[in-house]
Amino acid sequence: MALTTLSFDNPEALTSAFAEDLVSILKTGIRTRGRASLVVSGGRTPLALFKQLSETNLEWDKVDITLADERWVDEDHADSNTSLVKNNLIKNKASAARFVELKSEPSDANEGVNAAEAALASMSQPFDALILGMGEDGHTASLFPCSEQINDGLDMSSGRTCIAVQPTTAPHQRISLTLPALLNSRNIFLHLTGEKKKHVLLDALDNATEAQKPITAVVNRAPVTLMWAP
Ligand SMILES: O=C1O[C@H](COP(=O)(O)O)[C@@H](O)[C@H](O)[C@H]1O
Repeated sequence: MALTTLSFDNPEALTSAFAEDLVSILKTGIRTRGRASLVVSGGRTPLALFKQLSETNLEWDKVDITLADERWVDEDHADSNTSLVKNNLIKNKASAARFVELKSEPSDANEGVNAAEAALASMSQPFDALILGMGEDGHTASLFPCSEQINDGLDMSSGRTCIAVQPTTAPHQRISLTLPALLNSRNIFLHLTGEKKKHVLLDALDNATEAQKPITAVVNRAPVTLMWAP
């Protein structure tokens, strides 16, 4: 396990240092490979980071952005991660970035998996940067410990990059990158705020199986930088 923890005094300091790191990584991707790829998470934690990034100078027209997971809801739904990214990240200076959507038309996420995998395949991989979040149940992306699909999502030899997931302890059917797809990243960050989530993470790493706390499956397999503030 290789977890590097960067702790900041407050969320503002975390946001500013994190945005700087990400821009530097994306610039390297653009300089080296012509385009850069960024995978972000949804939920509430990344909001301030998205806003800061959106106001940062970068050749955004050379950046592809996607989500680590999406709730299978329409874009005008309050829980849509797609609208969260469009309204907070892909705007201002970052409005020229290309957004690669996981969500498509079918009413069942299982029917949208192939289209999501095809969309993802259009991005430069390994991804330059992956920003993961974590729920208090230890889920990351939408790899939910409560779901019937958890072992398929964690299967390193499935050959799949996306999976449909039905959580039982959280709303909405989801689509998620699988563990091997998440790990196909040059730089993996875990973005957490608050004592409670830090405790959940450290406890999970000591005491839980990967299916019980899926975030551990990432940390067990790749170098991860924890970006944390109280
Ligand atoms: O449902 C989700 O939850 C996690 C954590 O969200 P947060 O609001 O506690 O930051 C998020 O990383 C994931 O993308 C999202 O779909």
